[in-house]
Amino acid sequence: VSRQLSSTGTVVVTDPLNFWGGKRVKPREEKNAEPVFEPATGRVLCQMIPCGAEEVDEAIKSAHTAYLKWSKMAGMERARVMLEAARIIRERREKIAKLEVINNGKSITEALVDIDIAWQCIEYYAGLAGTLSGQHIQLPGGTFAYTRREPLGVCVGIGAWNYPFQIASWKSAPALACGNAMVFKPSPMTPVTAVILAEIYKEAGVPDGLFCVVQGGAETGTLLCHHPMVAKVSFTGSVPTGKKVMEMSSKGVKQVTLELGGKSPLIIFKDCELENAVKGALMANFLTQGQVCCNGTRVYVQREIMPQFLEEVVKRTKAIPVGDPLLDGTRMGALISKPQLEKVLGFVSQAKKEGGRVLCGGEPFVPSDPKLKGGYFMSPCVLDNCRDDMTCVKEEIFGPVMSVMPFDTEEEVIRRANNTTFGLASGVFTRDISRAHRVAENLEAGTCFINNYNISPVEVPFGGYKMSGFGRENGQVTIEYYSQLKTVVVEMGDVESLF
Ligand SMILES: NC(=O)c1ccc[n+]([C@@H]2O[C@H](COP(=O)([O-])OP(=O)(O)OC[C@H]3O[C@@H](n4cnc5c(N)ncnc54)[C@H](O)[C@@H]3O)[C@@H](O)[C@H]2O)c1
Ligand SMILES: C[N+](C)(C)CCCC=O
Repeated sequence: VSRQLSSTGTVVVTDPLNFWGGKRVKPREEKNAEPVFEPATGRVLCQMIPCGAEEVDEAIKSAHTAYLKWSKMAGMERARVMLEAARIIRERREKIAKLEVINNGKSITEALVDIDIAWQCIEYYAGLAGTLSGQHIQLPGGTFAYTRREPLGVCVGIGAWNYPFQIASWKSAPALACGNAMVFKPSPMTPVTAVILAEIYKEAGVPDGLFCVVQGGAETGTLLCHHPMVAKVSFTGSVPTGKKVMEMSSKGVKQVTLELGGKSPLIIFKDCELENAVKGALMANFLTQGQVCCNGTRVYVQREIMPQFLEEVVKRTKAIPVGDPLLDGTRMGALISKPQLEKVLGFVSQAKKEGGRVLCGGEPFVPSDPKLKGGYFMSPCVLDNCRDDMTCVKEEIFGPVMSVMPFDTEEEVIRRANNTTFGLASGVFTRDISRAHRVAENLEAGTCFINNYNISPVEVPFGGYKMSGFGRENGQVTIEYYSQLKTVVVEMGDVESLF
């Protein structure tokens, strides 16, 4: 995308979006093509043409060939290639971020952060690649054993549409660092940027086929999960699809990582630093138009500070600049699709019927720029008067809607916060250090943010409890989810046979 072409409403993507064998691959047949829309304009950006069984097989075989070479390289050799890939991404961050915005609808300010997190992730795992090692275990009589940390083989990554490039990086970086190959399937709604990552890995020097991209939806995903040459599936998406992925993978006893949805609680105590708590609540609800798995959408505020909290949170929410996501001043772009916009607006109507009060937003938003008239925009919404039994408080909305509820005591709010089948994230704002750690210990979630929300350095593990999934992404621990341990036992004496 050249600079002059990369403004909202101008880009059309026609290059093939599949990648294996070290190059972009044209779809075998164009039937079942689906239009992909630019969320900010509603215009068709490209066609997503799903891969069938033969194409999936070709991609997986290409990945396997690359795996045979890559897995034999030393960790330090792999690290060098990965560092080069990270460098190229850093160099092209603006171009990649722009394409991400055009395909996804989020603001350029956020997309640049996403791309930075992506290269940081690759850099981080490059750093770990040279540290992978086993253990030496001394046994009686000079006999000993050692363990080897080995790759799994060809791993599959299946991504959601909210962080397309970042998800591809969060999955491929630890996979490649451990010596695996990966075949990645982006969401059919955001097919455009994963192939750029594939090109960059190739340019950095990975063997042809090491990181492949196949386009498609549920059918292509199913083919990937069932393929006998696949050793592991790492999935990011909704709970219902995650269950299917786990079921399909179980047939081949494949390892699985599931990064699923959430309905996370954010607890604000009266002794908090209120301005930070308000800023935290906005960060917990409005990034990427609220389409974030770990968002803290159930905001529990201690009754005594509710009026001040609401006044400030509403004031700041009304001031969020919504509009052209490629403009530097914009802080909220367009939702991913028309059906998603309608679904989110439906949650707001339902909340009103169930007794919720809309303090601001919750309506379709039409920017003044004529080219954005067909975009999927809405005004960010704060709902007051919410109860735990309301639909907006129980279900994942995946849109810019914050539900606020009062609470009185710590014991009560922890019980209410944990009363959900999800467990992805949580947050607490308080100046009481003991309370902060006590609450963090008692919340049933994979992450607890104390006095902040939604920061995600790549050094820190990320993943869910309960139905929000299992396995982790980021952090050192993820090495364990992309490798296996072999034990080698070495006899130094004679065999003492029982027979
Ligand atoms: N925990 C996380 O890290 C995280 C991150 C982003 C999104 N999410 C969750 O993802 C959801 C939104 O994303 P979505 O709408 O893309 O989710 P989704 O479950 O509809 O789709 C996710 C991916 O799965 C693929 N897929 C669909 N059916 C499949 C099947 N039968 N077999 C294999 N693959 C299949 C899709 O094509 C897509 O690539 C939300 O629930 C959100 O919370 C979680
Ligand atoms: C980078 N965030 C904001 C932590 C989001 C992670 C991916 C979840 O949807």
